[in-house]
Amino acid sequence: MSDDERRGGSFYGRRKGKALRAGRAATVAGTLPRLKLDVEALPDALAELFAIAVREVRLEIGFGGAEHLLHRAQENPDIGYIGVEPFIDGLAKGVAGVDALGLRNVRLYDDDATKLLDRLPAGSLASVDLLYPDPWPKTRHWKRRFVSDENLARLARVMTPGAPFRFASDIDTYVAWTLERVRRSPDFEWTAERPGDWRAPWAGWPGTRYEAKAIREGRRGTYLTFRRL
Ligand SMILES: C[S@@+](CC[C@H](N)C(=O)[O-])C[C@H]1O[C@@H](n2cnc3c(N)ncnc32)[C@H](O)[C@@H]1O
Repeated sequence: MSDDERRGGSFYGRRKGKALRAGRAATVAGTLPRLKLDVEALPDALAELFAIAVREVRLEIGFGGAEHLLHRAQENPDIGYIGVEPFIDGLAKGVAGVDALGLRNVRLYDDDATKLLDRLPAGSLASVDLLYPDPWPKTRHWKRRFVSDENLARLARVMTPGAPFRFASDIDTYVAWTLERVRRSPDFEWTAERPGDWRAPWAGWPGTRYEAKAIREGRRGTYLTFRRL
């Protein structure tokens, strides 16, 4: 059993892949300290995390190659985005993207999202995106999935009433797993009214690297939008 499993964390993947190339490593070393969140010193008003005025703060958990995070941050310069990614190669892409695009409305966290969720002020997030979380398709690994009763309760605590929680997956058993847990949660409801609501991605959807791979391999995404009650 890993340390994280013992601590009840939700990160079971790799932290490190191949060594970053020199230029990327230098960008990370130069820019990450300015972007990285210190969970021990979070302000009560999360907007204060950003050097510019933001009207609300959104969270993306496990941003991978940061395609979606960077796209949304560019699209909405007056909204603050917190992106979480413990895998250093993904984190480096996020840092490099923020640097190259000159974004001032993004902050990053490089560890298990549950550690951040437990430190965020109650009711501080206007939305949470969990896009293609690690699927853990083998039955014996299902308990590692990010969506759990405990993590739904963690999300509920930090979201404002009415805030959307968006979830995408290409794995049918994970979609069913998530719907089952949301159905028994007192804090969320599924907003779908017609099949198009879960078959089509959200407006302005840029796609993600993981999704593109899933589509190449013949799978399709399911897009679930839940509302914090
Ligand atoms: C399958 S990838 C998808 C990445 C990206 N969202 C996409 O669609 O391309 C899942 C990502 O979640 C990250 N992850 C896994 N457990 C996590 C946790 N507990 N907290 C934050 N991120 C996590 C992994 O490092 C990985 O990059």
